[in-house]
Amino acid sequence: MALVSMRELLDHAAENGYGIPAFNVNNLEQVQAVMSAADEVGAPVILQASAGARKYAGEHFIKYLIQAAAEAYPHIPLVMHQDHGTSPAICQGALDLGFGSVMMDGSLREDGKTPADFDYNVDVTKQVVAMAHKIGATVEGELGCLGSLETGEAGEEDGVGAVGKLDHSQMLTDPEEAAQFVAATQLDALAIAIGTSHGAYKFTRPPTGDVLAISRVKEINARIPNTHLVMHGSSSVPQDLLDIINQYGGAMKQTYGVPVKEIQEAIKYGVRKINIDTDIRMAMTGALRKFMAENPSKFDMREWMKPAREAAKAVCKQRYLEFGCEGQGAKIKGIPMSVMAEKYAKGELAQQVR
Ligand SMILES: O=C(CO)COP(=O)(O)O
Ligand SMILES: O=C[C@H](O)COP(=O)(O)O
Ligand SMILES: [Zn+2]
Ligand SMILES: [Zn+2]
Repeated sequence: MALVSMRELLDHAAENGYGIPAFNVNNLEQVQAVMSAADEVGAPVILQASAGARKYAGEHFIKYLIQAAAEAYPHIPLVMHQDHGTSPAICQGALDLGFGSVMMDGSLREDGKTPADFDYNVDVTKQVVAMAHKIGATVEGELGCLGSLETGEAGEEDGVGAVGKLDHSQMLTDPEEAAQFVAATQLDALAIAIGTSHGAYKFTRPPTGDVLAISRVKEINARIPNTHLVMHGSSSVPQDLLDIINQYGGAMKQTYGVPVKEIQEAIKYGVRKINIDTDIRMAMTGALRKFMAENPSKFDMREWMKPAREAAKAVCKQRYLEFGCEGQGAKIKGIPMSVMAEKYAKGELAQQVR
């Protein structure tokens, strides 16, 4: 199957009550890990590339790595998604490159650091919806800033996110604003702020409802029932991965991520796309540290990349199963982008707001 529309995948997930992990990829081994995990369980795939990934690998490498995945696994419905676009121009660049889905993160200004106001966010997101829907591509937007409800810190650990202190109202998406935002922009998927943050250091203790507001998901979903919700910063930061890293010379502090059971609860209330990057980074780092420690004389990169790729694959496979993706890939038709464009033009994919 060629690259498919993210809207088609998320619509299918909504109709059938499951969620799809969206994995960040930067290199060959990560792309292979995700695809081989999906293949083993029959899952549909969302591969996403951040600006950091495009910078690290180069945009042509990212594009062709993902297209290679589509050719190598022609039976798997695959979405090529741009993560955290900071301007309409960047989103247009991704669409021109062949991405079938883009995120316009207008919760922040173009610097990717300064919280933006509602009107700015509506304006840039609307521009991206116009350019994307015209060619049948999907748009994800974001309302509210990711950050820690424990500390008020906006956490810019990996270069994507607001900087400094935020107040609670900025870090929790308001259901009424979400309804207005969706009505005004007519985007396909909305990333919401509920206390998650990017990177490994999300919570200092296993999160409870005061710092991870899953209840917000229900309130938002009640207002915009057919808009697909997206959870960013949704790595679970498994303790066993942390232990392997530290056992083999790493020095990561104790930390907690988003428990899978909380994500499963959120999936019941409209969360369809779950962004995961950190868990793959940790899995690969731990496997690599272990291999290097146990094999100090080895120097063939294929030998040390293999266990890292296997460890990444294991995490991906586990999330596909936990989020209910097993066997769903084969049920996706693969609607051509031109047909999606017609559907948008006819208003068939319009959002309902209550
Ligand atoms: O949200 C993410 C990418 O957009 C990744 O989140 P994590 O850092 O929790 O993996
Ligand atoms: O959105 C955040 C992702 O984890 C991407 O991180 P990155 O900017 O380091 O590639
Ligand atoms: Zn954001
Ligand atoms: Zn993110």
